[in-house]
Amino acid sequence: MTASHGAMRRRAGAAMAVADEAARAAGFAAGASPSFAPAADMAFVLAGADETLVARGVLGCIAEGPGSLGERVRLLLAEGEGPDLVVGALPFRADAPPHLYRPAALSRRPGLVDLAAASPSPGRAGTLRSPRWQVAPEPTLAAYEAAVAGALARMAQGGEGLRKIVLSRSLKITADRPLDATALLRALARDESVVAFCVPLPSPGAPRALVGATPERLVSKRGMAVTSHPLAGSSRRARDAGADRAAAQALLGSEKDRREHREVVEAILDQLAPHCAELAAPSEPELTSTASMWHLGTPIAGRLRDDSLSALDLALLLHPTPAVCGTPRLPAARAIAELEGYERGFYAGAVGWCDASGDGDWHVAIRCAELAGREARLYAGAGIVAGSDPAAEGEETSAKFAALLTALGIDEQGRALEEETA
Ligand SMILES: C=C(O[C@H]1C=CC=C(C(=O)O)[C@@H]1O)C(=O)O
Repeated sequence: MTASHGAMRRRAGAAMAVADEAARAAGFAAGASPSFAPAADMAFVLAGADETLVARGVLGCIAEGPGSLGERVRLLLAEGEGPDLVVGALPFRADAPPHLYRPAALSRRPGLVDLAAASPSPGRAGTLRSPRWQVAPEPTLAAYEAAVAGALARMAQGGEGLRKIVLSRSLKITADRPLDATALLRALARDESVVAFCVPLPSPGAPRALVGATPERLVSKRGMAVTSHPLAGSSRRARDAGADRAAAQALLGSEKDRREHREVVEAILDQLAPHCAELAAPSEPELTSTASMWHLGTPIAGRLRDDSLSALDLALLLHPTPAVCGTPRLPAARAIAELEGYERGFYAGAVGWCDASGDGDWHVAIRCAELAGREARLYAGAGIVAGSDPAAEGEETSAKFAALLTALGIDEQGRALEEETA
């Protein structure tokens, strides 16, 4: 059984283009005082095959304070005129503050819209070209492989019942001119199998943005219908058609990858079950692909028992799934903090929106980079289970960097790629 997104698409189409001119004119002055202001030309964008959502400006931010996050969202949406939704990002760590705000203007159109028209700065054709790039792996590939070996040793000891730990590494990339988030977003959106996203982030200095192209849906809610599409288990795609098919079949037949995948599906079903009157997922994973990767995926669909949980509540319930953290969740999160050695920030969190009726979409924030000035920090992770091989997991993270590196027009050493891109 697969979830049908047809009805969602129709509703999104009807709800399109809510660009409120009054709110646009009022800009940052309207509503609650914002605690952050994105660069004037930077919008929140979610662009995928179902819908292109572009949100500009800030009417108010969800601040720290009493009450649950859901209550604070409801209060903000009840204030004054403006789009009736919040957009933003949830960080990987549950104890770090989410970044959610009510935009001043909103446009929603069905399907993947040409971002040259929908993007924040159509007049300023941004570039990703840089004559020189520096790429610094942090940690090095060797240190990452040692961390994977450390994760395998922890799981083999059997303490805390650890069965899966998702370990990531990052690449710090420096161009010789400021990087254009919009140009990167456009390049990423060429792959129609992903949801390309740009989230302006709070920043005391130069504008920061989280830009990426995720293939994984954490959760969607439309009325009482809830869907999720977890991915786990991966293989790099091959240029040659025969080799590509062989890579896909090998992934589908891999006991290790199926086990790694099953951890995610079971965790999501376990979390959703108490809240659902109906809930179903196929017993076998399916192959799903992006331009550069094969994954194992499982479509999950359910009907909620009641309307008390919003899409944001559901995202907070499910996040972090074992696709980005591990099982059991808390010991896996502790192992990640100890073995990775850096803060993930919004990488492996979630990006999305939630409206006043509780409907919304949240996507897992993977295949992404944090951009600030001339620097981009790229992230890629891999699920480690008994039977994982450190070198193979390192190569898997390299394969996952490919989407962003190709969009930037470089390889993992910072050498310019010959064609397409940027
Ligand atoms: C954590 C990432 O991918 C997750 C999603 C799909 C497949 C995954 C895997 O096969 O390990 C990861 O769980 C990432 O891309 O950084």
